[in-house]
Amino acid sequence: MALAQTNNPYLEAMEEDVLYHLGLSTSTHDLAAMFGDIRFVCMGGTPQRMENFAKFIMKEIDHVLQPGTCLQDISRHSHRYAMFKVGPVLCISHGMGVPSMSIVLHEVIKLLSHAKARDPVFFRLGTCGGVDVDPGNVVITEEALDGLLRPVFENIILGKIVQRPTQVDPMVIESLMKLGEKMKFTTVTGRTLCTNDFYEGQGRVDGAFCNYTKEDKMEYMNHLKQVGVKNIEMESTCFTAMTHMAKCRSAVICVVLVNRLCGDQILATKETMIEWQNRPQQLVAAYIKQQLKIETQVPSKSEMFRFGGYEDDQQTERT
Ligand SMILES: O=P(O)(O)O[C@@H]1C[C@H](O)[C@@H](CO)O1
Ligand SMILES: O=c1cc[nH]c(=O)[nH]1
Repeated sequence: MALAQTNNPYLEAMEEDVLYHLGLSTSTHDLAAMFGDIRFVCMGGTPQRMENFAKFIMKEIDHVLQPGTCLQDISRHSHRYAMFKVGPVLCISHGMGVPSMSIVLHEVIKLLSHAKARDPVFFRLGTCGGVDVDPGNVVITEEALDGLLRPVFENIILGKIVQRPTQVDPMVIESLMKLGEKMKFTTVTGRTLCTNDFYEGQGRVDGAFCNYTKEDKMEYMNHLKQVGVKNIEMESTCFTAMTHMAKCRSAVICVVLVNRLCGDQILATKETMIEWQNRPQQLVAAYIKQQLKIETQVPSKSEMFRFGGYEDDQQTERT
């Protein structure tokens, strides 16, 4: 099983690594003891959403906190991101947009690498605008595209443009889609447009500035639809490219707040919005439970046979 991979020769020589925005450091915290058992990293825009998810997953996986302890924001001293740990699940807020996502991912990937966490799977539990997809539906990203509809995360490094390919894990997506069939809401897959802005960047006509017409916007939305874009959000290119660089599996699951073919404003009530935001959480919780069950199950002989484990049995079956 693989560890989260960093790729930086300078890290090795550093006496201390301060994970500034997480409020942790290799010299003040025993990262292996604290995070060595992490298997699932769940990220979403707001601290509140991730705290709710931490409470939800605690119930779902029957995790019992150590006596005398309570669920705590591990990164509270940084005042930047919120991070909660529930057994093998790390729940972290990432803020809005690629720069905020990129910072926290650098530190989370280093954290998991320092901790020697085994084969962690990353999920983004987000919200988005739908492209001909109605509010309340959930979109699982098949391919994350930047504003020029390229499957890359572009960054400027030392004054040069550097592109990294975006990549989600097809197996994780397939499992999530299967689990989605059992849910009370609709889940679809498709391409995701990742923009650098919520208003003009997403072709809204309700921002402070707008130098295009409603017709221009609709033409663009229809073009997105034609090329298979199902939703628009603001972090998926960075998330899928950086997790791929770390050789970790990842998936992006977002609930639609507004169908962009019908409007721009988000009009749902707070209660409805909270109910919708729980939907990606339900899918990912079902995935985590399924994985943990598979790992703790002692395989039956027939299962071992299916996976080619019992050579002798195979012979016996054949004769
Ligand atoms: O995870 P969240 O709900 O923050 O994702 C989307 C993309 C932006 O961060 C934000 C814009 O409202 O919502
Ligand atoms: O339209 C939307 C809704 C949520 N998040 C976005 O980035 N866009």
